[in-house]
Amino acid sequence: MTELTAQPKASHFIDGAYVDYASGKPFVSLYPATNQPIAHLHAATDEIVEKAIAAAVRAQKEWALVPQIERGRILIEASKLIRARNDEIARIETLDTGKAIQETLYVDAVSAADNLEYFGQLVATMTNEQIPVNETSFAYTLREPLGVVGAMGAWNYPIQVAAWKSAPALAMGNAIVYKPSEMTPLTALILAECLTEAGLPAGLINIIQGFGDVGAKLTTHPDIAKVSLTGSVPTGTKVMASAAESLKHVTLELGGKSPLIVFDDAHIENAVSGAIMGNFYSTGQVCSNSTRVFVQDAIREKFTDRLVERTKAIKLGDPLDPDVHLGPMVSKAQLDIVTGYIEQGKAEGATLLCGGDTLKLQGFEDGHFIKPAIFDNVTDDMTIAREEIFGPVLSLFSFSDEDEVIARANATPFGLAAGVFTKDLARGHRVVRRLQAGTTYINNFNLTPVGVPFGGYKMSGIGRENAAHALESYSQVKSVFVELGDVEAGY
Ligand SMILES: NC(=O)c1ccc[n+]([C@@H]2O[C@H](COP(=O)([O-])OP(=O)(O)OC[C@H]3O[C@@H](n4cnc5c(N)ncnc54)[C@H](O)[C@@H]3O)[C@@H](O)[C@H]2O)c1
Repeated sequence: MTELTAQPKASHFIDGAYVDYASGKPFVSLYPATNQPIAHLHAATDEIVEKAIAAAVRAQKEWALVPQIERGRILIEASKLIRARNDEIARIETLDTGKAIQETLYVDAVSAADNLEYFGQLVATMTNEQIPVNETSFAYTLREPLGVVGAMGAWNYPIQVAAWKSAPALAMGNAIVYKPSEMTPLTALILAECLTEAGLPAGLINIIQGFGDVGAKLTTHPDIAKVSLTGSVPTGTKVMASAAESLKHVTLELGGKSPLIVFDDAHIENAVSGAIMGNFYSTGQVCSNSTRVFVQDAIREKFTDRLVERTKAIKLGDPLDPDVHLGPMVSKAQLDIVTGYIEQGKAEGATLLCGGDTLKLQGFEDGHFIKPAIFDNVTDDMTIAREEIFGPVLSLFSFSDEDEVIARANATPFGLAAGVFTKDLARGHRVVRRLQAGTTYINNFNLTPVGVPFGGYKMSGIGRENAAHALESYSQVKSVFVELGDVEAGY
């Protein structure tokens, strides 16, 4: 196989330009299909972190005064540049994450571009409130930026996560210092490149590389006003605790263990599609995945047979082959976590219906491939039913009545997403209202259009990304009271 590379011009993007400092800890980005390095980078030193934050502080002051429509125009321009580079970004995203090119060509850069376009348009239309108080006085509100945002991303959707944070933050007049996951450091740099080429003044988007310790510096720095994390619950608790020391604003997009409830009147083929897309897309590395699939007794056998049949037909292999559905897991470490859970599922008495075995594919012997797994006879107390696995492992549960399944679906500390398949729409609406999750679906699963708020209940997160909610979360409201009459004083 020819050597694949995706080496960026330098590790970091600070103050409008690529920079590298060889003194930072070196690390590599590995192509998960071959375990070969595709890029060599350096983690940010303290000096780099300080430079990035200083550039952001300086640039943000002027940016906050730029009219909304002009800020929006730059984001919209950047969205066009990202779309023009879609295929290049898709290839790098596939090399960095191992996700199949048939996904990255249509989702990752597209979602980033949609986000920039949407917030570019939305911010131009944003108005404030005017509140009558009495005959001679009124108040109005100003929605102002917070300042500099420090953000850290997960490895499963690198450019998407970077854009979902940068676009609303920049639209509202903030600057951002973003640290991608050390596993997938590459495409956030392209986002910064496109924004800069679109006319974003230097210093407003800064990308710094590194591990958790670099992210931790952003959570304590006195010049950072807000911290936004997409990552796991354990990291989220650390980030929030650290940010609390200086009462920074926080947005946390964390993990899940989402339920999908399939009632016996459901369109079975659609429900199977929902379960497959909600478990195996991106090789199961999706935060909102419906890893607990509850199927009502009467259709249990029919649903399970079809689910297994279609899952066995999923094609694993070379992620750059457009016919391949699933690539490898992102890393050996993540593969080991997933195989560990599969062994635990078997040991605790669940029945493995298919998959779960790792694969040594010809030409990709060192890749982290695993066949999508389906467990049956899973009980609510098993480890695989309770903990986030973050891999292609689906657990099947049976249920008989609505109240019972809602209680079981809610019996988790997570609350990211939940879904219901039923032809009875009254039931669909009734059930989702009782499900404790931030994003719910009736007769579909795992769609995240930019106009719909996305985020978690309970331990799955705080705050919302996408939609107008994101603009609110990157801003603060100032009330201005105006008196037109005389001021009375009683003494
Ligand atoms: N809710 C969502 O929108 C969403 C989306 C994608 C992934 N996720 C979650 O992300 C997790 C997988 O991603 P991951 O393994 O990269 O998560 P992770 O928590 O290990 O890391 C996330 C980011 O936080 C950084 N980090 C680690 N320790 C830190 C610290 N102490 N302070 C500041 N930053 C720190 C990491 O370097 C990385 O950039 C899963 O739990 C998944 O559910 C959530």
